[in-house]
Amino acid sequence: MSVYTVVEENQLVAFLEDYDVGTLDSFEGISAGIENTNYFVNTIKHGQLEQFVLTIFEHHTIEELPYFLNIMAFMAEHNIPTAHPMPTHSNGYLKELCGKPAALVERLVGKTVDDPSVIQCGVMGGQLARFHMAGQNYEEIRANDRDIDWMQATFEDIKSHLSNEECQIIESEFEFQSQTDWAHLPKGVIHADLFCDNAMFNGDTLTGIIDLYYACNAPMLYDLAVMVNDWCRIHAANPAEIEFDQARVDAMLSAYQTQRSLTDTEQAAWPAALRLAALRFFLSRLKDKHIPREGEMTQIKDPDVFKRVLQLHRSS
Ligand SMILES: Nc1ncnc2c1ncn2[C@@H]1O[C@H](COP(=O)(O)OP(=O)(O)OP(=O)(O)O)[C@@H](O)[C@H]1O
Ligand SMILES: N[C@@H](CCO)C(=O)O
Repeated sequence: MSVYTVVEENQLVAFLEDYDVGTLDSFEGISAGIENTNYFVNTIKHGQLEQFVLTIFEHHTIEELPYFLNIMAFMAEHNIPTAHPMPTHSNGYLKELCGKPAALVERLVGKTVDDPSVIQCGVMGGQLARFHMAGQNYEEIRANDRDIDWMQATFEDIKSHLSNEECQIIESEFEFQSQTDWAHLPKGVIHADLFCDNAMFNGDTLTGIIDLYYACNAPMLYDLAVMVNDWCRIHAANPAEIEFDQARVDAMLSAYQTQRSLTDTEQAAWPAALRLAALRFFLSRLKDKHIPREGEMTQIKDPDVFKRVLQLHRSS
């Protein structure tokens, strides 16, 4: 259950008055998702049903949100499948609701996929390359707040909770990563969290990429590695049995390169990128497990999945 902030009908009616979306028809809390409160909101405009998603941001400050909402609008306007935020009459895409920042975005059709097909991996590879190319013209800059410095600080915070084996893998991976020259890889706007649960499909058509709230400027190769690590592994109940599906990896990489060729430097850094992407989510999941944020994280995601992914990449 992820409705942390309960919205009353009269509050929503007043909120919607600042949008050109017609009048409230119905609304319903969305149970999926962990970070934010989300509602499906239906309105009637000129006799037609219109459908939106209302997000109430539980952690972000009002100052940092325009960057993300502007990217969503920018990408949608550049024909990258994303949900366009709805403009208010008064102040860009952002408003306050129940004392917290909130935004109304288009509701996408389709649903997230649990076990993506080779075709869907190809679609994602191509669309991520298009996202990266479009982002080259996006002017706002945001640093990656989940970079190697964050990983090292997080490790210091949690290492007293970790096993010797976990500490040893992580320390040895930091040592390996310190030898990679990330500064010379091509950078741009990256999604940074494009897991299967952040893309909506209708059959084999990507209807939209969601949850752009880790987007930042960073090496584009890293974004591709984050995606391969989630979309191209065969999801096994026992993390120790996870393997990669080479057909999905090939489909994703070749579709990406149909749109944007990887440079020689990127190709050389690919194994390190896969490892860095695995390390980032291994650490964030370990942190959520050992130092859970109070009152939330109803679904802790298993860190062992990314321990296994990291081990697979370290041994290949
Ligand atoms: N624009 C949209 N159109 C249709 N459905 C959406 C849209 N945005 C979100 N959803 C639905 O709401 C669910 C929760 O959204 P989301 O994953 O963004 O939650 P969150 O709590 O903000 O983030 P996270 O799960 O990463 O913590 C999604 O799984 C999806 O089903
Ligand atoms: N996609 C992340 C959670 C949100 O950042 C994970 O699966 O660990």
